[in-house]
Amino acid sequence: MKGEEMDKAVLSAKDLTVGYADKAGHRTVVNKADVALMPGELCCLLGPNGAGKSTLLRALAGLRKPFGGEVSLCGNSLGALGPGQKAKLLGMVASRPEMVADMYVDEIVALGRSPYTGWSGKLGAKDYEKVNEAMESTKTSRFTGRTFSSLSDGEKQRVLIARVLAQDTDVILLDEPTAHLDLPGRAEIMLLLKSLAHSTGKAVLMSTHDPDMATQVADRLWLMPGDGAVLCGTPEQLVSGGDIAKAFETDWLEYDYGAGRFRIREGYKG
Ligand SMILES: Nc1ncnc2c1ncn2[C@@H]1O[C@H](COP(=O)(O)OP(=O)(O)OP(=O)(O)O)[C@@H](O)[C@H]1O
Repeated sequence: MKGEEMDKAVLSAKDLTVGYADKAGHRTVVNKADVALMPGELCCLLGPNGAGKSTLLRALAGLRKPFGGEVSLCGNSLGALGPGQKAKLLGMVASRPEMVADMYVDEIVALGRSPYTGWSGKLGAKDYEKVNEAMESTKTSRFTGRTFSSLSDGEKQRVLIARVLAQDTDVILLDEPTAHLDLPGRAEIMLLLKSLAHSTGKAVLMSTHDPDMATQVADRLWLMPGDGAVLCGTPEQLVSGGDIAKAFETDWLEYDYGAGRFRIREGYKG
């Protein structure tokens, strides 16, 4: 990515190296990655199991200290921002949300305002406005008065997206928001995120295990093939360059360039 494009990025990393050091040794999962997330785009983070998607998202959110490199958030070095400042710039929807099962939907969305409400947690007029806006745009107002645990998986994802929208940050990261959803549900959530990114100018980065859907819906892709690299480009670039195929093809699965999706290899018997 060129320097001027990097300047426009709301979230970027240079030479980012992230991994784990424990009793099993020192393992690098993300190796010297250069990435940039632009305002108003939906970017999908793809890669096989264990490639390092969650690790990268956590490092970009400041939840995992990198071995090396720099993360920049809205022009600030991520490490220099306090938790309160960071929470006004970046919101994250984790893959396993903390226990909110017994809370009411509107209470959960209101939690998104906590960076602004101080210790009392009391919402002011502007907070109510943001909560209402977030619930309108995610079509979750109809769940007011229902508990989180009473919702379907797709409805739960909408509520978590509403909460992060209420947080009103320039950058939104989501770790597998379409896990557990059926095909129409996956498409619905991804199209919702794309339309929110386009209409609000927020930058949205989500990880997914669905390359077929990601190549159709995302504005840009970050692909982790599993060797520590992060390849960035438009879906067209990463498909036509063969990177998507290489990352996911197996003895039994191949990329069908005509259909633009993966399929079982002809004649594969197992
Ligand atoms: N807390 C941890 N301590 C040690 N190693 C970890 C930890 N979390 C993840 N790893 C390892 O880091 C590598 C990348 O894991 P990560 O969860 O980031 O991959 P992923 O692409 O999100 O995987 P998946 O698609 O299966 O969710 C894996 O080899 C995993 O075993």
